[in-house]
Amino acid sequence: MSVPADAPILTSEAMRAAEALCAAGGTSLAELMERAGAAAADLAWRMAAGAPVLVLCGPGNNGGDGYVAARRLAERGASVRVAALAEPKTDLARAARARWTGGVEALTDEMAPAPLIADALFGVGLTRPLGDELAERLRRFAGRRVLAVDVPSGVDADGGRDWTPPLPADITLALGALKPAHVLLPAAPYCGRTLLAGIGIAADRGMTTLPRFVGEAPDASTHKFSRGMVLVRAGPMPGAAGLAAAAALRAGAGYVVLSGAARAPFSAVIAEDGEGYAGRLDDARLGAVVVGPGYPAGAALDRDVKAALASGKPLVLDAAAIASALPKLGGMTAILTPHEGEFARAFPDFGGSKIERARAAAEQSGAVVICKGADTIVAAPDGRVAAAWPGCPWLATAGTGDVLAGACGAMLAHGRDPFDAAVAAVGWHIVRAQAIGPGLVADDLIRD
Ligand SMILES: NC(=O)C1=CN([C@@H]2O[C@H](COP(=O)(O)OP(=O)(O)OC[C@H]3O[C@@H](n4cnc5c(N)ncnc54)[C@H](O)[C@@H]3O)[C@@H](O)[C@H]2O)[C@@H](O)CC1
Ligand SMILES: Nc1ncnc2c1ncn2[C@@H]1O[C@H](COP(=O)(O)OP(=O)(O)O)[C@@H](O)[C@H]1O
Ligand SMILES: [K+]
Repeated sequence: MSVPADAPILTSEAMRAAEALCAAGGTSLAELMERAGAAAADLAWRMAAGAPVLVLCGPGNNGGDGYVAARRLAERGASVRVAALAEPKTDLARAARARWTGGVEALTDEMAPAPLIADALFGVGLTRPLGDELAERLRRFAGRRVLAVDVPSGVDADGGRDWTPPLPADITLALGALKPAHVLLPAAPYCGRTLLAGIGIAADRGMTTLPRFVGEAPDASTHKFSRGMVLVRAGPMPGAAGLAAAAALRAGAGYVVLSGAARAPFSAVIAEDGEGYAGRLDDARLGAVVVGPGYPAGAALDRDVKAALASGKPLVLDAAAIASALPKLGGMTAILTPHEGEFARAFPDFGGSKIERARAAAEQSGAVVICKGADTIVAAPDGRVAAAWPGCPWLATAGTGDVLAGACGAMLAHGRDPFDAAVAAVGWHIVRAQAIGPGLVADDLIRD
């Protein structure tokens, strides 16, 4: 499973707007469909490697793409059949159907499959889940190679509803831009490997997949404090704060203090008792404060969070520190790192897709929010979004969130814009996890 790095993501509404802009700029919708179908044909040609292809066409423009793809494949000499669910219902799809000169079979239980199935039944226009009968019919194709045109038919392209498609794709060819479904659970795993066909649409880049992580190397002008100083406040479980502190160093901070812990995982982390916390917060060189790892809700946490807020320093708030700080966050530079449970506690009122919920939380809190999980979303108060699917599933183990919080501290202390800092931290976390792979434990992420 994969998606292209730093690729645009558009909702179906934004997609239609981009399409309309294209049309206003002189590129007709028919031309866009021709490009989409040609891109699908090209990919199907390579996937089929000479074997027969069966194109399944729906009634809308997704089906239109399918008819174009079938024509293009036939022109290249491929063995291609078309099966339709219904007659085309849009002018564009009707025109594409008219130019397909081969036969059109009915999509029935009896029809013969082919080694490659091109699924052009439904795209971003699906308004309700597929019926049971059609779903059952499509399940019969499981085990064949499947190319999904735009999205696997049956998903909610905007990712707000948890419909799962009956026919998982090996490769999904996203048209114009990725859609939320390509990067959100439960649909994303059904897309297989997602590729992007640009088709000439000028997609807004406010929402993208995660860019490739590139670390910044220090140079001759660098010194430890210019790389960023991070203060991690430990609570009753100092091991978690220790992971965060060590991760801050590994992610590039030049100087890391672990306040309130007797021991640190590295000698290079300055571990000290909690008494000096207020003084450390006053240090003009301090670039970021991390509070939350290993620190359950309660009066002590509230007191430490309050002091961190009063310092005016950029903050990374994890776990129970998120809900503790939320009412007083206004105007602060902060990154919040909730997993699903913490998110639901801190922001109980938001609905919609994970992207919509993350955006709403960022807007309401004024902070950058990293909604963790396999489909991690980073959202900024100004609406920017980065989607980290598929991340690295080996991260599903205790303590890795503490490491992420520390990495956020390092990126923030470096003076980056908090959204860019959060995106860099998520990228760093995934790259390190991928380098370790099977058997990963959180401690491995901070070791050499
Ligand atoms: N947006 C763009 O820039 C482009 C879009 N194109 C294609 O157009 C697609 C969107 O086309 P449409 O908006 O026509 O929508 P779709 O082709 O995705 O499907 C809409 C059709 O399905 C019917 N329908 C919806 N839910 C149904 C259900 N559960 N069971 C049975 N029928 C159902 C609707 O009544 C309608 O006829 C994209 O996914 C893409 O494949 C391409 O042609 C090229 C450019
Ligand atoms: N299945 C998964 N695939 C990819 N990443 C995952 C998966 N499950 C969890 N993660 C990542 O692992 C980390 C876990 O964080 P968290 O739940 O806070 O753990 P902890 O509190 O034990 O440190 C997060 O960065 C999350 O995005
Ligand atoms: K489709």
